[in-house]
Amino acid sequence: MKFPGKRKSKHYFPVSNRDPLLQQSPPESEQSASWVVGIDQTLVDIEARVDDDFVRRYGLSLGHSLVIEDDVAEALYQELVRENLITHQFAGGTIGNTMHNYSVLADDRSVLLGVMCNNIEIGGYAYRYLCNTSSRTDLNYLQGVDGAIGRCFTLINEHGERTFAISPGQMNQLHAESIPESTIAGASALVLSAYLVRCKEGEPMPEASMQAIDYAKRYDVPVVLTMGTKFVVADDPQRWQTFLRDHVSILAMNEEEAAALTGIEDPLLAADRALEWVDLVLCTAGPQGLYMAAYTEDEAKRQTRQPLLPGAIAEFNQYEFSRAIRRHECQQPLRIYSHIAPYMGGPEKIMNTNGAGDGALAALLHDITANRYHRAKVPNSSKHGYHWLTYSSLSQVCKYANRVSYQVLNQHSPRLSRGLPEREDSLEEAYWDR
Ligand SMILES: Nc1ncnc2c1ncn2[C@@H]1O[C@H](COP(=O)(O)OP(=O)(O)OP(=O)(O)O)[C@@H](O)[C@H]1O
Ligand SMILES: O=c1[nH]cnc2c1ncn2[C@@H]1O[C@H](CO)[C@@H](O)[C@H]1O
Repeated sequence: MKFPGKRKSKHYFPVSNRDPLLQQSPPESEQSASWVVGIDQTLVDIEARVDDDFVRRYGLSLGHSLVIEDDVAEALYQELVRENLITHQFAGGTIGNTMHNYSVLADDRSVLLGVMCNNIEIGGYAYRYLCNTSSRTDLNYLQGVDGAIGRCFTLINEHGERTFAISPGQMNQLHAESIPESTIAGASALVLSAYLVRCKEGEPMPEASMQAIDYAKRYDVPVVLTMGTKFVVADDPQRWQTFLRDHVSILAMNEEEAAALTGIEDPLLAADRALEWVDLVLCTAGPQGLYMAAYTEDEAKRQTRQPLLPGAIAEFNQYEFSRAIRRHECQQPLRIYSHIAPYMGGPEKIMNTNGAGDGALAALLHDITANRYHRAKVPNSSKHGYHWLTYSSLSQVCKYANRVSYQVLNQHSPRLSRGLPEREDSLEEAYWDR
């Protein structure tokens, strides 16, 4: 486990330190002590540069993800090939990206559940998917299917905005029997997306996801849900609110999804509303940066040393230096909030906004898993006086998430090609001055 940012703080324990006291902890075993599990619809992203007219002609919706029928997919694909518009082909899928990015950041194990072709052809989509996934992502639990994985046509316009057209193949054929109970039981988090319910009648993916949620609840593993697209939410916001209240601990969304879910345009107020259902909210807001909202233990709250921010909730970041805790672990729950503007004001030129939100979630998962790792290694540390959810304060997690989003905006693929530079590992204040 690589920690999320080197800390000057006394609590960080350097892995290479030769201090004899620290040597008492047993050596790292091959098998990781902490990991995250995610379920995804296995998809390869086929990226092409198109104009907005192309998007309209195929009945798609700018900036969103829609499922298309096979004949439409074929016509669309043929036009892309004929006009020579395809620029890149990557492994994709919102949770696949998040697991990969987590593994790259933490240099540690994530487990991906989903389907994979039984017969893999060199150079084919399935082959590309496997080649473009981190070797730290455990693919041993994928379920074989006879047929193709899904294709996600990722259509980028001149402003770098992306629209998805999904040709599903066999991506929704994951069965409940393929969900490994013990892998979920030992995980730091189970990560799902709202896309998983977007299936045809009778497809097993929703049932497989519910099976995973049941296991997670049985072992008190936090369930993380990323919203994916506002259309899935807008179909039935009431149903999603109930789903969140009944099953989800951590919610990740962007401001459009937040508005569809809560009916509230202001991302801070929408995140605050969502705290009625979940323990922690990450709400990205494109060029506005991102917000987080969570609970802390009132007795252990910490005042920020940064300027108090105006907003729909006055001075909302007052306790952003506090760590997050799940509501049911609190004696006296207190709501805390934080916001951060885009790192360095955003890249000079955005290559592609695809996956910036997935990147932010991977950073949050890294912080949560590092906390669990630290608790397992140093259970009597003063850092674990309470049963915290995050290793870092809400403020620090915001910075880290934002930094990772920046990295994704700066490259083509939604999957990080490498971890953050070592020199930048410190997320101390000075680092944030341009
Ligand atoms: N135009 C921009 N300028 C500066 N930063 C940006 C811009 N767009 C996104 N970001 C950064 O990326 C983060 C995530 O962006 P965004 O809200 O677009 O995610 P998203 O819509 O969930 O993305 P995806 O669904 O593709 O993963 C933001 O919090 C911000 O830090
Ligand atoms: O329906 C879907 N299911 C799963 N993943 C999807 C779907 N639509 C788009 N993406 C994925 O979202 C990533 C960026 O956040 C893209 O890599 C794309 O593959």
